[in-house]
Amino acid sequence: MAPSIHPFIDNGIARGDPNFAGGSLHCHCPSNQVVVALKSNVAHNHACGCSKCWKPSGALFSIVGVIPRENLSVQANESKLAIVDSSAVIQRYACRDCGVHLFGRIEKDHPFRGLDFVHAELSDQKGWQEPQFAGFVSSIIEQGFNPKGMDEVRAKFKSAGLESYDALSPPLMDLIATFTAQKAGVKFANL
Ligand SMILES: N[C@@H](CCC(=O)N[C@@H](CS)C(=O)NCC(=O)O)C(=O)O
Ligand SMILES: [Zn+2]
Ligand SMILES: [Zn+2]
Repeated sequence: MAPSIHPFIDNGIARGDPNFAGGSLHCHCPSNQVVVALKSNVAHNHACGCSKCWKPSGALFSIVGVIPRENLSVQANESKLAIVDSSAVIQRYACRDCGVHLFGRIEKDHPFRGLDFVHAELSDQKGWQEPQFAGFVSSIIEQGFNPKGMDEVRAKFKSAGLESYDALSPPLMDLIATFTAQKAGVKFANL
């Protein structure tokens, strides 16, 4: 049987609504759920194969997007949240009881500081931006995926209309490199 990339990609990608204004996310606890309100849609939504991003059970990839941190607020059961790995760049806040990651936040100086990382699938609403690309694809091997199956994984993304990258998409990698260059005082050559 073909591996499950993620239920939102395996069964065909549902387009988001460009006018969607946000909604709420909740964890998987049967009661006393952690609830997070998002005041806008997500951007740069993508499949991530890294070992750190939360994935639903049985899925090889996470689907994660970003939202300005001022558009995110915890509405209920905040006391159940704990940082998964405080040494990581992205501080991922997970529910202690069910393990779901409600949001990830960058506090250190970083090109993505000010953006929170969220999983729109934790919402019951429809209209969230659909995944735009697949990142950190080769990272699934580090979690035990057989390297021989990688062609099939990349072919699945292709047939869903998504490009596969082994880091982030070129525009996001350019943004990171621009930030790094500017911090180092690099002067860009004229074209
Ligand atoms: N190969 C590594 C890649 C981890 C990684 O660099 N993840 C990316 C995409 S989420 C990142 O930006 N991580 C920053 C962080 O986790 O703090 C893994 O799978 O653990
Ligand atoms: Zn929970
Ligand atoms: Zn990731």
